[in-house]
Amino acid sequence: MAESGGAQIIDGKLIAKQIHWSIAQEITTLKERHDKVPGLAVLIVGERKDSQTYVRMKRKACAEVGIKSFDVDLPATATEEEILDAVLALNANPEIQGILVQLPLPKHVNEQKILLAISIEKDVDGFHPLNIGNLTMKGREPLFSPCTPKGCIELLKESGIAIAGKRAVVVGRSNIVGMPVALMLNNRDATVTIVHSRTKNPEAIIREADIVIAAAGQPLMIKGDWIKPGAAVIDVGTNSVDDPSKKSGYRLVGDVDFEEVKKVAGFITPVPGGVGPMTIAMLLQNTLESAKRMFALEG
Ligand SMILES: Nc1nc2c(c(=O)[nH]1)N[C@@H](CN(C=O)c1ccc(C(=O)N[C@@H](CCC(=O)O)C(=O)O)cc1)CN2
Repeated sequence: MAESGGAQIIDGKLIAKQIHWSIAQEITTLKERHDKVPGLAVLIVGERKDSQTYVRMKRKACAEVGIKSFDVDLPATATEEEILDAVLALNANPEIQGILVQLPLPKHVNEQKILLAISIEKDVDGFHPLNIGNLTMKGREPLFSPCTPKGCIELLKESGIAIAGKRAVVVGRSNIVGMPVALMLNNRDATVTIVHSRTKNPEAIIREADIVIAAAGQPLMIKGDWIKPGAAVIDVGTNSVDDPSKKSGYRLVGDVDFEEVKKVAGFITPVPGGVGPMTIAMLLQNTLESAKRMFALEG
């Protein structure tokens, strides 16, 4: 963790790298002792550039740690039925212990219907309604927690930031980040408020937070004077904004105005290099957990 004129910068890239390393070690042992490796199916529909980048990163990470990845690439015109058939085939494949369907899916596809079709035991993205539902109930736990929310919790833990008893504000209420991370913080005894596009005067609510999780998808929305001094600020945003000075013509920024907020916060994650790499590390971790569980069941 580096100091930055105020806030300590949480190095998600480094923490993720350490997790990759320990997963690779475990997989080597699994292979030596049981002659088995985890298998992860990565299914993508269409040619969205950002989704293709993330899928490429996931497949590369699998190769690096020793997870066998099964690639399913369907055209943007694939019907709901064709995608469902592909998911059912992956459910039935004994070499596969994890399945992920890259989101978002094309508009003509009912995303919830596809997620519901994934076998709950292989739902390493944690988006199956039963896995999400188990986050909402006392005394129950999901088989898998969604990767980005799990990554946020892991970053807090790794940085020594206590959650119990803290005021946490989650900005955004998406199915894949905002809602599950709010539930996960609540399950760890934080007092949680969700701020969203219809919230009046969000700054005043965010200013009360000891922990801010920014997942609104609004570039540089959260300013320095919205933050309580010393707060931990976890930035989930990955927004590309035009930047003619870059060869690519764009750069990635978070939902947090990093330059302003780092002067006030106690901890802050950068974009890139914060939550993003943790999403992939948590996916590998969930896949390994799934494989260990399924291999044990096979005896
Ligand atoms: N099935 C899923 N779909 C989506 C998920 C998900 O968890 N499961 N999350 C997001 C996108 N996402 C993974 O799919 C993801 C986003 C960002 C990163 C990341 O490492 N970002 C880097 C920057 C990468 C770049 O240069 O473009 C960083 O922040 O440092 C990884 C995964 C939506 N869909």
